Amino acid sequence: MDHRDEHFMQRCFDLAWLGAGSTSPNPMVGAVIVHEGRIIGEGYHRAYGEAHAEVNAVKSVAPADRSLLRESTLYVSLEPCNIHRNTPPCTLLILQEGIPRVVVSSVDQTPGVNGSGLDRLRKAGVEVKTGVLQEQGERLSQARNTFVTAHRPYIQLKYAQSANGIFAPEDNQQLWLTHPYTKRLVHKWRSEASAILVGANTALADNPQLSNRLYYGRSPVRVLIDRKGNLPSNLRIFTDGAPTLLFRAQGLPEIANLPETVQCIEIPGTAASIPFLLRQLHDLKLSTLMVEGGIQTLQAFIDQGLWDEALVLTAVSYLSSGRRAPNLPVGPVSTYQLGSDKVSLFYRPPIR
Ligand SMILES: NC(=O)C1=CN([C@@H]2O[C@H](COP(=O)(O)OP(=O)(O)OC[C@H]3O[C@@H](n4cnc5c(N)ncnc54)[C@H](OP(=O)(O)O)[C@@H]3O)[C@@H](O)[C@H]2O)C=CC1
Ligand SMILES: Nc1c(N[C@@H]2O[C@H](COP(=O)(O)O)[C@@H](O)[C@H]2O)[nH]c(=O)[nH]c1=O
Ligand SMILES: [Zn+2]
Repeated sequence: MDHRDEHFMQRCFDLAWLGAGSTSPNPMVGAVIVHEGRIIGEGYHRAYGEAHAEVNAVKSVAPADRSLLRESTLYVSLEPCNIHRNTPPCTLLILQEGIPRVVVSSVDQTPGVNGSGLDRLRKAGVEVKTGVLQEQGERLSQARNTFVTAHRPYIQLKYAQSANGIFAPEDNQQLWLTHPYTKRLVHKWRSEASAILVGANTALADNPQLSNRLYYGRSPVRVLIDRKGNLPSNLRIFTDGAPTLLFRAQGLPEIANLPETVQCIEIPGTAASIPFLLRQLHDLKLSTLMVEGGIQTLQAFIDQGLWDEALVLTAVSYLSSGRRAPNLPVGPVSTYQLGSDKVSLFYRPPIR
């Protein structure tokens, strides 16, 4: 094991995460260029449609170091692209610059790339090493890979519970359980999601905004399921001027004076609402979806195996009664303390 490769790959990951919230539906990617143990260039994919990490890394090399590119190693968290979309292929740049060695963490599952970028480099005589810190590298492109292979957004379930697993009071009122620090963290997560969904009862009980107002960056597009069309039109989600997608059953009466920011989408009579909704979000290029509740909605995603990770906030308080949190079929992969809350991460077990 060459620990230097791991060391520089870790730097690629750190750079890649700086693009969180602005690259989707592209993956987050970081790159560094190393000459005899010294970093001479580094870059990351900053935003969808803009230059790729490799291009920014090459651009950052000082004029005095440019001649060293022909003796350097390019580390990149994702296989270099080999197709011309918003930008020219990075494989071409690597060959033009004469970079002799490329070290990659994980393969880009995008149709048309999927190993062909590595093949092209190898065929041209570049020394290619892949699979360095692969599991960590795949986390950076998991949303992208889900989007291009399963044709649906990457789904994050997010919810709060009391220390003894209570999710909401019996009477379906809003109950705030978590610490203000975690509220800010949730708003950061929201800034990284393309869309955010709640069920009809939550929209009514909480009248939420579902924005990232305590953080910076984009707020996600709100998504609401109201099959029966019962929700009042004065909810914030309809009136506050930010975009909302409203999924309703076919044939309901039109909602009077609905603002232009609310787009109604009819669920065809025979369609299962969640798969239909996910397909629509995919077609709108919304590549990550945060599902914030309530219980029925979260449990429906879990029961249908339509989730990828769950972010669960456990508060310090015990509640003597109330509705229990949804059942996840696995234990957490990690838990840490934030303020008085515990923040746990779960991954869906692989489907056999
Ligand atoms: N602790 C936490 O983190 C959170 C707590 N809450 C709390 O949860 C409570 C609300 O939860 P809950 O009553 O379970 O309601 P939900 O918010 O989950 O809404 C349920 C409704 O969603 C609609 N729906 C649409 N598609 C589906 C589907 N495939 N499966 C299930 N429902 C679907 C149904 O309405 P229809 O048939 O009309 O379409 C259903 O009645 C509130 O008290 C709220 O404050 C909410 C969010 C987070
Ligand atoms: N009760 C509860 C949460 N509830 C979630 O937050 C939403 C309110 O969003 P907003 O209006 O943007 O502040 C609400 O509809 C529900 O999805 N979240 C938490 O982090 N902790 C909590 O204890
Ligand atoms: Zn590229």
